[in-house]
Amino acid sequence: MGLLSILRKLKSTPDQEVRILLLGLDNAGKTTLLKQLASEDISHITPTQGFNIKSVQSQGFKLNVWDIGGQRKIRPYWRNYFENTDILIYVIDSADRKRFEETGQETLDFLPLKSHGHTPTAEPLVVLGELAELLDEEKLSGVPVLIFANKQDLLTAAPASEIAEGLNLHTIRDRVWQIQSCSALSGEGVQDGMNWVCKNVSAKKK
Ligand SMILES: Nc1nc2c(ncn2[C@@H]2O[C@H](COP(=O)(O)OP(=O)(O)OP(=O)(O)O)[C@@H](O)[C@H]2O)c(=O)[nH]1
Ligand SMILES: [Mg+2]
Repeated sequence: MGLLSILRKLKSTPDQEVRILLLGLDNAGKTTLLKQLASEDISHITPTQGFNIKSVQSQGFKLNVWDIGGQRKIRPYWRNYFENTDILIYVIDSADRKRFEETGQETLDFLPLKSHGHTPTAEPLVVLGELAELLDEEKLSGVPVLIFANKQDLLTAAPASEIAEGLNLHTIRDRVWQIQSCSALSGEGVQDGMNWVCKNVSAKKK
């Protein structure tokens, strides 16, 4: 093949672009996951104040991954990134049980603090609430969702099955979904999750 025909061939089969939105609470491990995907150094990551975007080539796709800061004061801006999302990835710190487990009556004591703009140390079921709101968003309707049960390298991490039950994932019927255990730190499970992403992009876009 001559150079020109090679160039033409390359040009005729560009990677299909996929817009992936990476959401989850502060400290969940989104940026660590993003850098792990891009094979970058993960040893000096600070909380994200705005957003990061990286493009990763995978299985004939150009995955444009948007990582948005998850701090409480930044969450209202998530909505600005919903448009044209192909896949939603929601990252959970599986060891941060106080944010997704029902711990009983005493957690109600923390609720009044919220109205004073104070960050309570416990946010009972905040993950459940945030995820439910996301799945209700019109701009994200039908968008496949992958939940990463991250930080599985920690001994205190809840297993994915427990998280799935706590979040009532089995009640999701309006889209395909998957929960995947992983450690963004070691990389374990990350590729399995991305394989699911590529499989479900093809189902939707091709
Ligand atoms: N043990 C362990 N720690 C992790 C893992 N993933 C991330 N971390 C740590 O968790 C902390 C928060 O990680 P980030 O990637 O900054 O979390 P984030 O979700 O981007 O946080 P925001 O930018 O504030 O929304 C860092 O100290 C990471 O090293 C993991 O799989 N295992
Ligand atoms: Mg971050």
